[in-house]
Amino acid sequence: MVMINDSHFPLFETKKAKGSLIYKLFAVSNFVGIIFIWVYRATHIAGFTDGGKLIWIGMFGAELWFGLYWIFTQALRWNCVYRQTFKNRLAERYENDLPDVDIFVCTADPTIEPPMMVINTVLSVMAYDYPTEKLSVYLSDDAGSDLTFYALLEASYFARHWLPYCKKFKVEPRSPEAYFRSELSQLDADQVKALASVKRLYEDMENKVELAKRLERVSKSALLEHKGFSKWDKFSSRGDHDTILQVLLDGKDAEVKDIEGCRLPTLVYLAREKRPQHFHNFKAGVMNALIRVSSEISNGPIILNVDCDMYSNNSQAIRDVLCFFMDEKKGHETAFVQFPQNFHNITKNDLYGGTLRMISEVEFHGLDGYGGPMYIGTGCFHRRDTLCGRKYTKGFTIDWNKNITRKTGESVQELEERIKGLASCTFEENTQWGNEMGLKYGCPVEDVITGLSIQCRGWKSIYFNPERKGFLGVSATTLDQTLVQHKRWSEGDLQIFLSKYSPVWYGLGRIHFGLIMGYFNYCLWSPNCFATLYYSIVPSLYLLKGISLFPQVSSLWFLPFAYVIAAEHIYSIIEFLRAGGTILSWWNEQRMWLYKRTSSYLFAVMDTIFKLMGYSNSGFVISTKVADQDVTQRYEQEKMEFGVTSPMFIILSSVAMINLFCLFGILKKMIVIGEFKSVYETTALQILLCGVLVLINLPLYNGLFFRRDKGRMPSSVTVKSVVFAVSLCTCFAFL
Ligand SMILES: O=c1ccn([C@@H]2O[C@H](COP(=O)(O)OP(=O)(O)O[C@H]3O[C@H](CO)[C@@H](O)[C@H](O)[C@H]3O)[C@@H](O)[C@H]2O)c(=O)[nH]1
Ligand SMILES: [Mn+2]
Repeated sequence: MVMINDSHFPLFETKKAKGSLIYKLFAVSNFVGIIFIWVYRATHIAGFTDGGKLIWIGMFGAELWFGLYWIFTQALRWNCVYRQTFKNRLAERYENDLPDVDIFVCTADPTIEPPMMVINTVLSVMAYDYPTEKLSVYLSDDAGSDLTFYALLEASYFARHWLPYCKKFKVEPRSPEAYFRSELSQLDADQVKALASVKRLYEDMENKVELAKRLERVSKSALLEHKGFSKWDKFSSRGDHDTILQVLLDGKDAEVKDIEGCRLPTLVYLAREKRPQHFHNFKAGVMNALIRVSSEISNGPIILNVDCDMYSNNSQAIRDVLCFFMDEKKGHETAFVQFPQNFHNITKNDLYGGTLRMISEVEFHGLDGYGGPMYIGTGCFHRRDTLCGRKYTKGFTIDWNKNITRKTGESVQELEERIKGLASCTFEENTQWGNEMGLKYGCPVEDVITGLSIQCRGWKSIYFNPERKGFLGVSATTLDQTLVQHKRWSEGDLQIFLSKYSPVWYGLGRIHFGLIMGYFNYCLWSPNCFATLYYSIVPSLYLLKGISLFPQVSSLWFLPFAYVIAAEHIYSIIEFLRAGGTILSWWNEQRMWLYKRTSSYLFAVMDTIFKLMGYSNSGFVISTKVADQDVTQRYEQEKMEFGVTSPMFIILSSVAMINLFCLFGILKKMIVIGEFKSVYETTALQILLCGVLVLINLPLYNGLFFRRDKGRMPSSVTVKSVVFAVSLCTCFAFL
């Protein structure tokens, strides 16, 4: 008899994108076009007055930047790869030797991150299809809120019913709220009954938590029932309190069981110590405290981190990820597996481009082809030892089952007391934490800089984007929130570019050159503001003066401009539609492209400069995950939400108004004065640019002048931007 040994079959497979030759031909043709544009600018500078020369050089500078940036974007498209896993092989070979997995959920503010949302995320990750005694879930609460603790306590009771329900009926998704919201059809009688009962328990829990939230305190009976609340006795404020560490469920205890008698995962609540005189380093500080505390409780060799709004949407995700880590041939190279950030509250035409569609569906696959995606925080599985600073060494194999052994005879309370110092403010003094160990401090995107340094230590990462999304979170529902979030991201990425860990000097020679170029795309997001602002203001203003900044329609030099503009836009639409978007959402995405570049990025650059000069410290503005009812309603109707007086809006409105005036000016000239033909002949491209800018800003004009609801543009912004635009245009037309 022949024994079939299939252990040489890999646990995962990597495929290259199809049609890459066609793409490369297209890219080359586009590049030729770009070169012609550069040549045109370089050779046509003469014939202007001195002021005119400067404007011309500005155009050249902008086009040089756009062209170079376009080259960087090629790194994200040249070599896309797609991953597939074989979970059945994993089960055949390793079902009894699966490693422990520690899951970190972070929350920081019970008002903008409601406790019900947080515990839904917690429950969804507790319910992974994975041996429960090998799972540990840690909730870090940076607000140290007893309300969040109360909700988690209630969740620990509800889990006893929820986990068996999920497993028995194999349901998806396993966040109760999302599951109840989904369409549930074709259930058999058995399940209908079970569903009704589990739903009733959920609602009981929800009522209790909501009541406590309304009353702003936990009920007396609950306080008495659980000794854990006594840890709040000495609590003075969110920024000044002792470590609160509570093991709510101890998975190592065989007595901790669900209603069917099966073991439960470990569940831990942690509020790290906070003191006014100690800086807490935001989420990076949280993660490092969690790494240390968990190392004494469960010490799982695999760590998953999710933000509190990102529930697990795919109960198989851990098994998928283990296919990458445990693959006999390649597994030892992989430091982390990043899932895309997907969202459950995106409307049909994605007004704010919150899907991040091109990033998730194209660009990260491109990075993956050159050594792996960036680490972007939530939805990422890490090897614990790598995250703690271990270098990559060829041939090193890890013992996945080296479990932690608890001190014999130590009770859970004794354990809590013994290790709570690991989350104290002073623990990291004179250590490498935040530097060579754990997540790096000092950057608003702690994740990206940490991931880069891991890759520079020789590790690979993997981008996994399965059909059924791994995680779903809450995307920003207002324009202001979107712009603020992008400001933080682009600012952080720029700071990395300028830091010691810059992909340029730190990455060179350590990671693939394609990956360095890939990083450029994100690190250089914010400097895009200059070229974009220039391009969206100056050519329009020169229309008013009747001065042409582009080649005439009849000139041969017109061709490269026409080709690059047409080719890039057609390509971008096709790429977008293929990634599952709609035409209208593409159009909305173009608008957000403009808005981010002219506002978020500008402020990011300015703040970075201030920071370099030592004037300011970049913070971390936590994204709101809830909205008022009327805001939500407008979001669902895809009406752009302004509402607040943000300085970013003044810029957006001013640019929009300038273009509107310029377009009026030129139309008047063409129609009233009748210079149609000559104006068209000399300034067709400028009119096109100005016209498109007006067209894309239609929702903004609506918000400035016509809307009456609360989401309209505040009148102070309207006044300021109109005054500014009028004065600029008058100066320009008459001086
Ligand atoms: O002092 C803090 C600040 C934030 N958080 C938590 O960090 C997470 C991310 O914050 P959020 O405001 O939602 O930021 P996003 O911009 O949505 O997050 C993305 O970008 C961040 C880097 O800017 C990463 O840390 C995140 O993982 C990634 O999802 C949330 O769970 C917060 O509760 C803390 O625990 N402590
Ligand atoms: Mn978030």
